[in-house]
Amino acid sequence: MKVVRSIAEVRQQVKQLRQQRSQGGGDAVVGLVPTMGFLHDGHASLMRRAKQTSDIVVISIFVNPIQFGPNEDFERYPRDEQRDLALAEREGVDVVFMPTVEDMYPAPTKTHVTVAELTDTLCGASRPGHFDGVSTVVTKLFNIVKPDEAFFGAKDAQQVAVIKQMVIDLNMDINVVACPIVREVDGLALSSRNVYLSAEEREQALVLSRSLEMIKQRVIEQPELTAGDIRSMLRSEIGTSSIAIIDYAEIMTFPQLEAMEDRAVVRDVAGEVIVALAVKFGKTRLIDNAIFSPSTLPQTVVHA
Ligand SMILES: Nc1ncnc2c1ncn2[C@@H]1O[C@H](COP(=O)(O)OP(=O)(O)OP(=O)(O)O)[C@@H](O)[C@H]1O
Ligand SMILES: CC(C)(CO)[C@@H](O)C(=O)[O-]
Ligand code: BAL
Repeated sequence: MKVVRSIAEVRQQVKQLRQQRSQGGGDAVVGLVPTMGFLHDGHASLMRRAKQTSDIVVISIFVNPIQFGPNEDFERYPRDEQRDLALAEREGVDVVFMPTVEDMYPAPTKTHVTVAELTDTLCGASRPGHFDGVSTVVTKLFNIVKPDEAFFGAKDAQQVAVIKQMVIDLNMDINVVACPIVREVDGLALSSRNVYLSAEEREQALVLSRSLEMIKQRVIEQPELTAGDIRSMLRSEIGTSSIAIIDYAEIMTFPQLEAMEDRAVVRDVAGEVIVALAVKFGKTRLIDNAIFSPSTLPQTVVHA
C-alpha cells in the first residue's frame, strides 16, 4: 500500500498503477473512496465494495476545512493516522492519499461548485455553505485521482444526491455508487463523531435508529399514513429522549429531496422517500436516515 501526501505524487502513483494493471487493451478501473479519516467499519464497507469492481482502490483522508462552518468541529475533528493506515492496509487498499490543507488549498479557493435546490434543505439548511465545500473538494479529488467510480455511504444521503447531480450536470465520467449504512449491533449508525458521545449520550442516541424502524413499521401497518403523521411520530419518539435536541426530522422524496405536504399519503409516492434525522446529543450532532419505496413495502395481512 502506497501512502502519498502530495497531489503530484498521487497523480503519478495512480498513473503508474493504471499502466501496470491494464491488460489486453482493457483499462484498469480506478475506484476512489473519499473520507475524512478516523476510519471505522462504515468506511471499510466502502473499500470492500470498491474492491469488487475496481482494479485499483484509492482512498483519500482529508478533513476538508471549507465544508465546516465557523462554529463547527474542524479543529477537534478526530484524527488517528496510524490506526487509519492499518485499517486501509487490512482492506487491501492500493493508495492512501493524505494531502495537507496547504496542498489542497495553497490559497483560498476562488472557485466553488454549487449544486442548487438539493442543498436548500436538511443539512444544507442547517449548515450553510457545507455542500459547496463538499462539492468543491470532491470535484478537486475527482480531478486529481481521475477515478472511474467513486463510493459514498448512504448515511450521508443528501451528500449522495448532491454528488450524483453534480456528476450528471458537469458531465463527469464517473460512476457514483451509494453503499448501505453500516450500524452497530444495537442500531447506532457508525460515525467518526460517535467518539464524542458520553456513555449516556450514546445510549440516548439509539432513539435515532429506533424511530426510523418504527416509521417503516407504521407505514406497513397503516396504509393511510401521511407525511404529517410521520413528522409528529418522529418528534414524539425522539422526544422520549430527555437530552435529544432535534435539528430536523423530515420526510421527503428521494433523491429529488422535494418537500411532502403534511396531508400527502406516503404510500402514494411512486418512487423512494427518505426519512432523515439530524439530532444533537450534548454537543454532538448526529445524522441518520432510512430510504425506502413506500409503494413496494409489504402490506400487513389481516387474517380473518
Ligand atoms: N455508518 C456508515 N455506513 C456507511 N458509510 C458510511 C458510514 N459512516 C460514514 N460513511 C461514509 O464514509 C464516507 C466518509 O465519511 P466520513 O469520513 O465523514 O465519516 P463519518 O463517520 O460520516 O464522519 P462524521 O462523523 O464526520 O459524519 C462518506 O461517504 C460517508 O457517508
Ligand atoms: C465526501 C467527503 C470526504 C468530502 O470531504 C466528506 O463530506 C465525507 O466524509 O462524507
Ligand atoms: N460525513 C459528512 C462530513 C461532514 O459532516 O462534514
